[in-house]
Amino acid sequence: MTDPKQHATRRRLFAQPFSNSSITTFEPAIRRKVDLAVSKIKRDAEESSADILKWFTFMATDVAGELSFGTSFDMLQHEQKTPYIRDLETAMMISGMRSELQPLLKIASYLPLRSLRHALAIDERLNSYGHEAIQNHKAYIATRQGPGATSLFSKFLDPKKNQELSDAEIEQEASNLIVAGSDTTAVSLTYLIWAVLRPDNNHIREKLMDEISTLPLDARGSDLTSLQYLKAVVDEALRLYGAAPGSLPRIVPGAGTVLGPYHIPGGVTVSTQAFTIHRDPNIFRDPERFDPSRWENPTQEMRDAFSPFGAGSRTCIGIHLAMLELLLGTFLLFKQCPAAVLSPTTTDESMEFENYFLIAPKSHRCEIQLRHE
Ligand code: HEM
Repeated sequence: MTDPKQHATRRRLFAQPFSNSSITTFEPAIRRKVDLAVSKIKRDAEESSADILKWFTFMATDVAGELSFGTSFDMLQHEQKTPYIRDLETAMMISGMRSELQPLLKIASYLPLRSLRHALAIDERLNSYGHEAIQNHKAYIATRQGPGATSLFSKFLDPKKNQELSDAEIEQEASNLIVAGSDTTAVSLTYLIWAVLRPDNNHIREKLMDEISTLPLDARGSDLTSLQYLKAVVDEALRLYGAAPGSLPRIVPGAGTVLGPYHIPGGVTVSTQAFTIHRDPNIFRDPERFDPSRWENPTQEMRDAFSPFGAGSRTCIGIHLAMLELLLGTFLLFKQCPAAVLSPTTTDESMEFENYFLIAPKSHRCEIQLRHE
């Protein structure tokens, strides 16, 4: 959505559903997914090794799905991606190519090839899933007794309230949220766990485990915010391994602006990227080092520079949800798998970034196992 007015209206509509207090009402549902992901990781790690990137991807996608459509994809239970998620990923991957090749694809759609026709019907399938899910959710809301949100869109689907968004807009927004909220969270959490488990970061892991041991297994999200070292570990992981560290373009408005010694005319596209700002040695001492203790006493410059969720009017709307998943995921993983170590297949090289706007480990996996005491 490039029009600033349209965007601002949409942000105002979503401000309440994405607020911290609203996300807290979904905590039991989120907790169930995180618990399930961690229990599957523990099971696999006990047997041989667990791919935490896979399980966190299922977890974050199930969370985003349930909060968007009011019903879970249950990828954690079924241990595989649903056809809808596979279609959504393909649609994202080929979106640029499709706009370039539109005339060719139109001709191809008349060819009598079943697999080609199936591939080209991707939009129809995505729309029909989104439509069905939203209609079911709407029917449920219309008949439910008592208050309480069942999804981020409940208030827009409630026939007793003002219909501020059309069903088609909700379907579109819901699938956008699944894309925006799944790999981002999964990749950031995976790098966090990897960074803590690296053998040269043993002192970090021990300090984290000590702090985590002060709370019971059933601690709530609000309890976790009192764990200062856990928060520092999350922030440090987001500084070095936040999933979207690339360029975030903005168009300079009106007559332009002055930035330091430069005048930038209106209409010019400018951008910043967290990757370099988060590694500026003038702001972060020894910037490549994973060192959560730097957040125990941050300078104002560090706070200003820290922008893993972007900045300004288009900053990530899912920040409270993402933070809850990161805190809960880290807490529960180290509680449930205190003997976790990196598998030999997980190396600095396998975890090097692949960067297609979102970063990901180039091996597309991150395996851990349990140390035998
Ligand atoms: C660790 C996890 C996450 C990271 C690192 C992240 C990062 C970002 C970044 C960098 C942006 C662009 C901000 C800008 O242009 O200034 C963004 C936008 C956005 N994010 Fe996230 N995100 C995460 C999780 C989530 C979750 C869980 C959701 C919701 C389910 C979400 C929904 C969105 C949406 C809807 C936008 C577009 C906001 C707008 O244009 O107004 N994100 N995110």
